[in-house]
Amino acid sequence: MAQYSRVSGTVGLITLLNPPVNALSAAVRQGIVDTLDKALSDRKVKSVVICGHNGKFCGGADIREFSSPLTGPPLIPLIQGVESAAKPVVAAIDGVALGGGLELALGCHYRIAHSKARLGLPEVHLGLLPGAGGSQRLPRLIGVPAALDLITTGRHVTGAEALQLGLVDKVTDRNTVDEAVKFALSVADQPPNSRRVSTFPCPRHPDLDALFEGAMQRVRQRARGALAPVACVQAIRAAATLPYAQGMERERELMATLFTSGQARAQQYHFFAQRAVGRWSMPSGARWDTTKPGAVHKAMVIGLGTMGRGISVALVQAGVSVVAMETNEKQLMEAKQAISSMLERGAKRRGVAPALDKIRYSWNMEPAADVDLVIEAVFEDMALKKKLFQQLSALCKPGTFLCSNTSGLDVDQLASETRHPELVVGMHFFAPAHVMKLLEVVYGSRSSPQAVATAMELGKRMGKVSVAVGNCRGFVGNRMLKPYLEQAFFLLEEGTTPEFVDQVLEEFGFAMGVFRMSDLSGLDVGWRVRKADGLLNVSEGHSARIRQGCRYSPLGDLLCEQGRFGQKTGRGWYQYDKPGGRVAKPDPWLHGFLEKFRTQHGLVAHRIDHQEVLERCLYALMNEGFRILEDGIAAGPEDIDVIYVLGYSWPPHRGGPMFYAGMVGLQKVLERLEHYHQEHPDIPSLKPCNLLRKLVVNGSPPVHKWREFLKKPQSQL
Ligand SMILES: CCCCCC/C=C/CC(=O)SCCNC(=O)CCNC(=O)[C@H](O)C(C)(C)COP(=O)(O)OP(=O)(O)OC[C@H]1O[C@@H](n2cnc3c(N)ncnc32)[C@H](O)[C@@H]1OP(=O)(O)O
Repeated sequence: MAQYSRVSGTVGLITLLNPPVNALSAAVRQGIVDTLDKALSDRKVKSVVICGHNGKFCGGADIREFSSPLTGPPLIPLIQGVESAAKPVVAAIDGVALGGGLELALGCHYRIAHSKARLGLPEVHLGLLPGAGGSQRLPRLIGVPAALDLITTGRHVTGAEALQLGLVDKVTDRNTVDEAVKFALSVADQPPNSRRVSTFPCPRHPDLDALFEGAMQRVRQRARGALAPVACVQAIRAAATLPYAQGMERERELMATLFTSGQARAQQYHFFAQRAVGRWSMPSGARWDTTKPGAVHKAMVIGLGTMGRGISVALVQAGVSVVAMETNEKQLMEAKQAISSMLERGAKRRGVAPALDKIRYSWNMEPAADVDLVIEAVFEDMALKKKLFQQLSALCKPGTFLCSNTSGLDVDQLASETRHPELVVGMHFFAPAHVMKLLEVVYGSRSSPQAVATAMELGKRMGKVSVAVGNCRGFVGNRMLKPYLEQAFFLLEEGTTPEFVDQVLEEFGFAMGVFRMSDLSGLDVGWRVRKADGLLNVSEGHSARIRQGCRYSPLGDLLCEQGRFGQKTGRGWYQYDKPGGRVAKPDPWLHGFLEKFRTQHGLVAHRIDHQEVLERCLYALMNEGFRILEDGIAAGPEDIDVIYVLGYSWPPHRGGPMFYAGMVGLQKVLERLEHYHQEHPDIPSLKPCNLLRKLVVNGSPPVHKWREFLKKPQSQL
């Protein structure tokens, strides 16, 4: 679908028409071929403008078409056809020019962009590279270093930055299409020969080897095990070192490998999963499209530790007026300073003025009377939170939403302290809260659909991907983390080391293995929770390694008793050169401690291999994911996968734990869990859950069909 008209007498105007983002579907590509043909064969037409309908140039290839065989004209020759046109072709870039959309613009002879348009080659996030000539044209136009940056990060640039990079010829704050038409009129007589980017020599660089080596190292470190960023660097290297035709051949080969890789499928699944979670529903039948969120103009954040500060910043940046509250005056002053500098840094990055006037500070609760929504981010202590909710309920004006940033406490208990439990929801942010993209919105048994809609909408305004989940211990993310951590501890007891477990998990793609992560976040966090749960009281005559009839590992508790809290104390599962040190080194003390522990408990160390570490940690985590689906805590596997990729550094090229279970094969996951459960009958988290069995019995359907096997929510509407 592309519309054609002649404007200003001699300009052929081609408008891509495929809402919402004018993706290059087969019909759009056919439309471009047909309309370009029309424009080039019309003698009255002297130049051509390509634009997109409804203020959006083009969001790239139609990702939904990637899973079926190609139909319609392929993109590479289409763009070649635009570039080789004898009449000047101008791209009028409004809204977005991404992926194949920007590649189409690179095939045009001139590019005019709105200053606020967003341009980029984000294919790397879909497990691909810019495979319609983008990897070959972009370095020729803006140079190798800038092309490496844009293509390997997939970041978007504004029209204004694009002009500085030399990616566009002109920016405007006016109507882009009108400006492009004027421009097309002005260049109508100039033959476009010298404007064909594919004919440009790639700008020289003094040390290409060092440049590419550095780039390769960076991408390998940033996304361990991901194929696409590596292929992007290889394709750009081809652009820098080979003639265009050979570079295109290399681009094609690399793209073919990526296109058929499981990684591309996983990342494309993740793209759509991120959008699917916005279409939330509750067991009551309430849904995203039938529930109106409440208005939030003014919010209060209570507790200004790391989380409260990040949440305040994120709210201010979303345009919400904030009252930030902390009872201790010294801490309040420190928080004020920290928040101001975070706001200033953020504003500088975005090239805007810091909205310092949007936030005020209070050491008492009185301002709560006048806000639309409160987020408490105090210490993770139920008694403290309950008291706060009682006070808030008495203080706030009718209709104020009360939210808790708890990472796993019972939202229903908090709600029961208030006069209006329907206004209470969990808003579980991830640290640092102004940076991390994930928000778990937790509905309790009495949360109203409007409270959920309000928190979801507020999350969106804050630039988060919000996922609505049910109320249970640890919600989705932390509930699944428990069996994963547990397995890691058990593996240490049985004979391995933190270094080996971490190495296996990092090779899988996690940014950090479980023990390095535990050292970073602090071993004392879990210790406090276990203490509060009464797990540290070993009654006489009971084994230190059993709680409530199940296997329990006291290793974490024993380290905490020694004051080994991780990085902050300079000792944890590893040793650091000083408290607060960052570089983890294996600790001989810990190895000795593990040996003593095994002897003391009659455990004989055995050799644990790579496969066992991976399967026991990951399959236990996935098994809990199936239980979460079975319990209706998450509405579908996409919710779990988005939470894990965005909140728990699950590698995006593996889609998420539930998608990965499908990739491994549900039958295999089931068999391995059965095997490990037989070996360890005292570990309930290894017992395969019923939903997994049910899916296997039903032929292991693909992940997008799993919802058909879940209990239907009971509609009360
Ligand atoms: C050997 C083969 C050679 C092939 C060569 C060609 C290869 C080309 C590579 C590509 O072009 S890959 C695509 C590159 N483009 C992107 O990655 C952009 C993806 N889209 C976005 O980032 C965003 O959607 C947006 C364009 C910035 C708009 O964001 P906004 O927040 O405004 O809206 P969304 O909710 O994200 O999207 C609305 C709606 O549109 C769907 N959609 C968006 N982009 C595409 C697309 N490229 N293809 C298909 N569908 C797309 C999105 O899924 C939403 O719909 P939904 O129903 O809610 O899911």
